Amino acid sequence: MATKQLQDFSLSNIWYTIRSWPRVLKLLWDIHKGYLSILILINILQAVVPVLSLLATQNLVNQVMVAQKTGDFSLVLWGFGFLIGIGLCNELLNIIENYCNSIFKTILSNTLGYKIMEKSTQLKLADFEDPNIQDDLKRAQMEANYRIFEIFSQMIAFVSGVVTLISAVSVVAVWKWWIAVILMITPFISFISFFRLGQERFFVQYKRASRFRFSWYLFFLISKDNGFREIKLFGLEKYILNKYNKINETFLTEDRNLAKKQVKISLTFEFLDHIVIGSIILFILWTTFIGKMLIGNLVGMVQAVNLTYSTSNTLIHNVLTLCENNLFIQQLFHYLDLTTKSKSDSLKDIELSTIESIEFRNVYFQYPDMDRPALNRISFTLKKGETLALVGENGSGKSTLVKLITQLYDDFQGDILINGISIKSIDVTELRRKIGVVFQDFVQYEMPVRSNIGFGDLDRMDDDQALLDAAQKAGIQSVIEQMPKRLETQLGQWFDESLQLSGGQWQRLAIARAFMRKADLYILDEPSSFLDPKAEMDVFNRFKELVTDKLGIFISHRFSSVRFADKILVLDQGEIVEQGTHRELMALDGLYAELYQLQVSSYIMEKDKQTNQEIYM
Ligand SMILES: Nc1ncnc2c1ncn2[C@@H]1O[C@H](COP(=O)(O)OP(=O)(O)OP(=O)(O)O)[C@@H](O)[C@H]1O
Repeated sequence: MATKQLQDFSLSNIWYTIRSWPRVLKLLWDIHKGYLSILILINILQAVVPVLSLLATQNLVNQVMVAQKTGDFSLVLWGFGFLIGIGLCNELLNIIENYCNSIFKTILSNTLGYKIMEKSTQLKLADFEDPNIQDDLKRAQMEANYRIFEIFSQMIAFVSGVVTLISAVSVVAVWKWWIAVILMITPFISFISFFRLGQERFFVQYKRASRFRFSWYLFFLISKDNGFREIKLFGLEKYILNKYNKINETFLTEDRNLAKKQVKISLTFEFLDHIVIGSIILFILWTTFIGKMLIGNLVGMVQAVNLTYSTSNTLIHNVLTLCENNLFIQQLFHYLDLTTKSKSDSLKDIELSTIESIEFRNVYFQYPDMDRPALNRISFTLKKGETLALVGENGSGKSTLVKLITQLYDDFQGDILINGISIKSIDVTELRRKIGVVFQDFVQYEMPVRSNIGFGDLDRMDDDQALLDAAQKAGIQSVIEQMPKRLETQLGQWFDESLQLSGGQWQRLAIARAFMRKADLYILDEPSSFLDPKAEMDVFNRFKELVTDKLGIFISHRFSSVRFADKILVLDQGEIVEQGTHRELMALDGLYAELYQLQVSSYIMEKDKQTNQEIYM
């Protein structure tokens, strides 16, 4: 059902909101059968306590009156003991319930958090970059944990409420059945109004997701070190804080409007309810006054009337809140149910032993929100033992090509063949296991050195020698050896005893992470962006060494490295405009030669007039 339609009050809407109850129960049952069963049992037992104590009080008052006449106090003592016993049992049940509640709540929140995270890891990159899916994720995160616990508590309260209501109503119905009926139906009068309010509350929250994400983003900007630095330098503090404030003010205005509506509805119906209850109690007092009811029964009946009324009132509100919460919980289920497998995933069963060759055949790829292809008519072949360099201006499609090889996007046209087999029929996990990649925007894990390198090959994360070898290949070993706790040194700035690295050192760690993998294909996307020229040459030489009997792809804007590649692809607006070796491309005197000359000339000041030598700046 479209979310918009839910704003109308109709039976189908009520049905829509309650149809997830079985799923909620199943979820809770799967999370922990034991605690769920204990909590249900305790609540059923607690449900009969109010009526038991009501009857015990009524009995005690009547026994006191009899004892005054007979002079026998023992019956009063028995009645008193019974009343105290009920109270004690109730307290005991409360203590056990609190204990189980707190544990179950934590288990629930942990499990749901895990499920949401797990689902996020199953999403494809294209889904993950979709703002609508990001909103769905935010909605699931925002509400799921506490709403599902609320639903659970309300379901339990509902069951125990029904038991209490039946027992309390029986006491009243035995005396006057029509009073019992009035008591039960009075709270229903407010049902529709509260139901609508609940739906409105849901929609207000629903529409908040993207604003909420943005306010979270602003918060993130000022709490992350590089964001913080820029904000300080550009003097953006006030601007960011104002924006943050403005978003929060919209939340406040919406909440205030909802709260006002709630007050209006509550005032109207509370007034009506009190007139009804007041009249019934007056009738009981009158009946006692004219001698048709014992004093003990008067006390019991007034309690029973109040109990019936308050329980049916609570039940109605329980149902209403359940309906409202179920709207929220649908968002969680919606997120968990997102389809993440592409049509061809089920066919992806071919496992690779090694990567021998990669071939692009007329590949075309376009991002959903782009009006031109990011890659168009891309064809080339790369074999074991070869290195391929991708060059081209910003936005020409180099990183996108890497994302297709690594299958971060799989909805391209044309074909990509690995060892002559279409990539669409190859198991993605297996394929990725054979690729070591450093992305342009690599991650700086705020974790120890061990994790930063070991994430390249989780199975060998405890193998110090392997970690240090990878570090050595990336030229970061000597830095690690000087760190206070070597591989165990916590990196970054977020946590205690962290050591911050320079941009180039972080990049070398990312390279070590890729080298840690026993891969057949190594990809470096702009490995030199943070590296000084010496470091860049160093990394590039090690890379060449590493890929002698493997496949290597690197993207670079620095022609000093590019020139040594076996094959160079020159991309322009998503198309290969030139390809060949450095020598061939220079001879072609096209875009490559132009870009090369442009870079070289920026290092050359002029020719020395006497020696006719180029002077480099
Ligand atoms: N996730 C994305 N969603 C939509 N468009 C994208 C996305 N990533 C890249 N693009 C677009 O695709 C085109 C190619 O981008 P790509 O990152 O592949 O270029 P590049 O050659 O690696 O650039 P650079 O040298 O700046 O790293 C660009 O026009 C860019 O705007």
